[in-house]
Amino acid sequence: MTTQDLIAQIHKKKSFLCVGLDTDLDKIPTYLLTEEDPIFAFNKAIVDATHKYAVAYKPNVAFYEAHGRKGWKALDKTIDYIKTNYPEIFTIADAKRGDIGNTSRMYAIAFFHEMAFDSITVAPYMGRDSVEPFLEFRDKHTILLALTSNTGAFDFQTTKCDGQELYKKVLETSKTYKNSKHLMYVVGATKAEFLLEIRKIVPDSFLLVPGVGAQGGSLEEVCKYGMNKDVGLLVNSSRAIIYASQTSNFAEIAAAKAEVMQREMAAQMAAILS
Ligand SMILES: O=c1ccn([C@@H]2O[C@H](COP(=O)(O)O)[C@@H](O)[C@H]2O)c(=O)[nH]1
Repeated sequence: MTTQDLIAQIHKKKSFLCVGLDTDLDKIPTYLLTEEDPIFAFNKAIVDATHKYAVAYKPNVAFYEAHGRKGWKALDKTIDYIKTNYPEIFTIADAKRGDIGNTSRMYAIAFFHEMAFDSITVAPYMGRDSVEPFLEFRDKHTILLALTSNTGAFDFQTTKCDGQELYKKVLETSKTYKNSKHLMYVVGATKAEFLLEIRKIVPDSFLLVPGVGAQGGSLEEVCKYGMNKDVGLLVNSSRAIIYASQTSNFAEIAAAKAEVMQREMAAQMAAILS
């Protein structure tokens, strides 16, 4: 999917909501556990109920890998289901990969070709040759961790390296990578005030912003400091939407939560972009 397709969808739906599919068998309604593939059954219900309000889905791969072969199958079925039924929706494999070049290339093939994700999250720590193999894929996007939402982000990401905070160095240096136009960045909603500085370095890039909802980040602050002329944001919420209820109408309640977020997003777009 091209960035222009994503922007068009954001304007059409007046939403930049990404629903996180962090599907945990201990948290889904217990009656689903008798299904042949409970993870897929849950995801399908959530996607069918929320797709009107969301422009992206982000399965966190850890929740699938934890179940071995069955988990991978559920992930594959989920991405196939989204691509077949809602092809306009942007998909993100939250996998946080990155390795020496030839290994990164294998990760890219796995997530971009085998599973047809539109994007993948990548850790920048191993540098240029670990990231560029992902950037070779046309109309696919590599979402580099810049400033993450957790408290441990302050251990390294904000420390100074050659007089510059490491997250800023990641942003600056990554702009020199081959095919850097395919880059997006992760910035935690819990660190919204940093977005002002981040936008000075990457004014036009899309930012994936997790941390609204269960982690307490503010959507309003994220929009105030991070929205650009194309919106430029994908704000993720996982637990606060998908586990809003564990009753038989869990999907409807998830949709209601997603709709509340979509309305707030529409209001922010109207206020900031007008
Ligand atoms: O900095 C980061 C990077 C990734 N995540 C992931 O996003 C979701 C957030 O889930 P919530 O339930 O909405 O808190 C989850 O998959 C994280 O692994 C992040 O939170 N922060």
